[in-house]
Amino acid sequence: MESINGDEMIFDDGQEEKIFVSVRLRPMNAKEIAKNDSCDWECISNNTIVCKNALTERSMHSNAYTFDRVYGGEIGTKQVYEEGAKRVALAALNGINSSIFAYGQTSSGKTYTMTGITQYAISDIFDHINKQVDRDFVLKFSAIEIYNECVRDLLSADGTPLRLLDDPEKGTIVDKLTEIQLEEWTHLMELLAVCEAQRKIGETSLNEMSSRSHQIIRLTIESTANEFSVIDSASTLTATVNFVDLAGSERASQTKSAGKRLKEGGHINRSLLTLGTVVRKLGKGRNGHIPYRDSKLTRILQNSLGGNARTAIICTLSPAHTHLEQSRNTLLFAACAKDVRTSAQVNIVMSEKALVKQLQREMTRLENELKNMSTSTNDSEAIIKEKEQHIQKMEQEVKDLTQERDLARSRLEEILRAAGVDQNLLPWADSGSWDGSSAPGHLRSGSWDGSLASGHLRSGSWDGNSASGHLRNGSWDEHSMSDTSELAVNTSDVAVNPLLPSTASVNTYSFPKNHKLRNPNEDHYVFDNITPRDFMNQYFGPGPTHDWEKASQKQPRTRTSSVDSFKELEEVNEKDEAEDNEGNLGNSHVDDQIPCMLTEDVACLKTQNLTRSTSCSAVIEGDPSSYDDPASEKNVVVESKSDSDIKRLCRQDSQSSFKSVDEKEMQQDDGGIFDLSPSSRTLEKVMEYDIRRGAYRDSLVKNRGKGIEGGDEKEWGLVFEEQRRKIIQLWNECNIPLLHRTYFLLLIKGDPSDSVYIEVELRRLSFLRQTLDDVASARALTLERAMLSRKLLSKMTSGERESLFVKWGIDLESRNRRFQLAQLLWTKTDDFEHIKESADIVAKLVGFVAPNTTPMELFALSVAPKQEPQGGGIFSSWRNALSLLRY
Ligand SMILES: Nc1ncnc2c1ncn2[C@@H]1O[C@H](COP(=O)(O)OP(=O)(O)OP(=O)(O)O)[C@@H](O)[C@H]1O
Repeated sequence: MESINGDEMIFDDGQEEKIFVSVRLRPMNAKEIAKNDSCDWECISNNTIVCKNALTERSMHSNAYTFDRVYGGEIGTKQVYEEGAKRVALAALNGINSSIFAYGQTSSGKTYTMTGITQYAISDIFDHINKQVDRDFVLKFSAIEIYNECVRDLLSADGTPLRLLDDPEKGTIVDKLTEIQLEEWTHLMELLAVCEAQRKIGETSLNEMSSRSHQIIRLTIESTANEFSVIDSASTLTATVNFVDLAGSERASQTKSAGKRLKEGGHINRSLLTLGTVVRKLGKGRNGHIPYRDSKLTRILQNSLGGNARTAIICTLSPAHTHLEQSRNTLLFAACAKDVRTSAQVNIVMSEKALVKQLQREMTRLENELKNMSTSTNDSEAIIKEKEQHIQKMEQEVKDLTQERDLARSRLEEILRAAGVDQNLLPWADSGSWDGSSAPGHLRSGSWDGSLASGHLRSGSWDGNSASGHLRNGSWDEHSMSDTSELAVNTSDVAVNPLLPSTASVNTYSFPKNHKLRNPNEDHYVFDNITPRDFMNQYFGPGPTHDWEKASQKQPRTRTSSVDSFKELEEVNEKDEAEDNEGNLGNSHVDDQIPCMLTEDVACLKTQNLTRSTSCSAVIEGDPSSYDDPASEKNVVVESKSDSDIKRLCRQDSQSSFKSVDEKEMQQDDGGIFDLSPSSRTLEKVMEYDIRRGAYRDSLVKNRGKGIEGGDEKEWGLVFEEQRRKIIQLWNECNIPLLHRTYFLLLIKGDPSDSVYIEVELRRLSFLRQTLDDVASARALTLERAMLSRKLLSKMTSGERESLFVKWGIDLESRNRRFQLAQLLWTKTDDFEHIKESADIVAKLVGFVAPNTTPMELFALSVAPKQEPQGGGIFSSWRNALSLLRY
């Protein structure tokens, strides 16, 4: 048989997911809009949906869920079909049974979705059949409805419940079910109309709503190779594809009611829970017992669920706040279907526990009622009879509830077992009873404990106050990423056991590339009086002066000619990067120690055809004869050292622990005047000493008449003094490494011919200072915005956001409206007040993305690029940070 190929390749590689889970959010309906209901959900990517209103209950619930696909209200059924169901539906053409389910609460759009999906799928099947020349096809159509565990034929006017029979070959079959051979498209439409009408009649006759029944439309595809086939002409393939519109899931948890409603709720519960269990077990590829027989729905679908069958589950959601709880339950079902072992799974446990608790409460209530209903001798016979009947009914209900509770327990046990939890420690394991007093609890040392939804894994147990854990420094840290449940839970990526310390955090957050894991206590940085510069260094590595320090680790080398030095300088500047990359700390010229040399500075130096003072080269060459002062040899300690000493010195310098032998020598030499610690005072002392010892004066004398601008010694002396002070100040402000300062001081003695070096140093330092200021203030500002954002995030209503969309003219159809809005907010504001204002809004957007963002994440969201203090840069960085968070 010709396989469907290309885009339509279906499940023949064995690698395909057997269960595809997607979520479809419908738009707000007129009723919800009229009631001014808020829109709680939004699809923030093609596979993640977030609850925007999770603040109040954040410790109990995740607010971001990731599935195979999610679809916002603006996405049409065609796309839902193409991406979320087509492959599954068309698998039947290749002889693979398949089922497509719509799951969700009433009015969430199950029927709307399944009607479209059924038609698109059958249309594609027709198309495919028409193209196939080497096979003959027969399509058979049937439709049933399951209400209160009774099966009804939707193609028959007879409403008698149908029996299920076990056929040794075919498995479970529905006895006497009408099966009609499908001829063509209009025939299909007629049959679908009949089903719809029958379901409506059903509604009236049963006085029930369609949402309380399951509908299965089944298409059986039989194909046989014909005379044109090149392969075995006798081969026949038979497969079914089921389009299942499930009962409204809201019934699954509404078991508080009594009587008929309770029974109905019980049936829906059982069938949906069983379906969930079956799908989950199948998804895990379990070989053990799969409880198909626990409900008629799974029994009928058994052949289309197990084995090699394909399943697509489309969970439909109403975005309205009124339905928040139901929507969460729907998503938990979806997560359960994908066997998510993350915070969402913890929520499933919570949900199961809550259900067990609820059922138990209901049972207790009924039992108490039963006790009170005991007949008394004063009762008349009629009353006694009535009471007995009532008691009998209630006993049955208790029985049903017990069954329900046990089912929920077994599901819960199974989840916990899968997570490796000791079953004996479960509350009901030893006592046989369940008081439910700590339903939403923590698993600590293998038992449930505490009062919150879920916790952190610490030493193999759940602990802490948050929804999911974060691996930090190899251990799980309580409090640190306390709200990581707010981050997306990726059902496909994070299929790990949360109870085992994994090698990676279960959340999808990642730090910037150069970020190093730090002591957890450092997380409180935002509250410390930390300077922007410390902050930058701590979180984003060294600033622009970094290269200076790096260069300081290079070994200085003796220069031979001043002119050569500038040639070398250019060459080395070019080579620098390559050398750095290779970690090459080999010899380089002393001037190489000055990184960040501006091109214009170099050009300036070149054009002036400069020569350096002899004192400079003398010092570098360590020529003691260039000093009148006999102490000079000792004073100029750096050049008097061997290469290895200098290297060591440099390293010590770069580590800011400059306590070398030189220090001792200098201290001894000059009564403690010299202190080569990297403090500015020390350097000033060095400089003062330099001047004091006469180098400056000598050079003035030596260069008498050759000073700058006509050789005015006095003027040059003042200028030099002023520039020297300025340079020292800038060194301090820019944190220039000590080694550079030392070399500079050793080289520049105040000779008027040094003026150009001083000039260059000043210009470079001023530029550096300016850059640092810009970057620091941009970051500080961004941080401030982010902090503002955090404070204000909860205040923005969806209405406010909507009005902004309108105000900024953001395309109503766009799926990235939030990003567009954020971009406009960041880029359109150019003064601080405006930025502050917009920060309020951006805050809400940030919060909207991840309401419980931790300070670290928040900073990641607001991080400014190192070289782009402009708004656009900040925004792009913000967006990058978002993408780091996978939003
Ligand atoms: N994605 C959508 N886009 C536009 N309208 C939708 C969408 N989904 C549902 N609707 C509308 O919402 C209403 C309820 O949808 P539907 O009947 O499919 O819900 P349901 O989940 O099947 O409800 P029930 O369980 O009660 O049968 C319908 O009027 C339908 O047209």
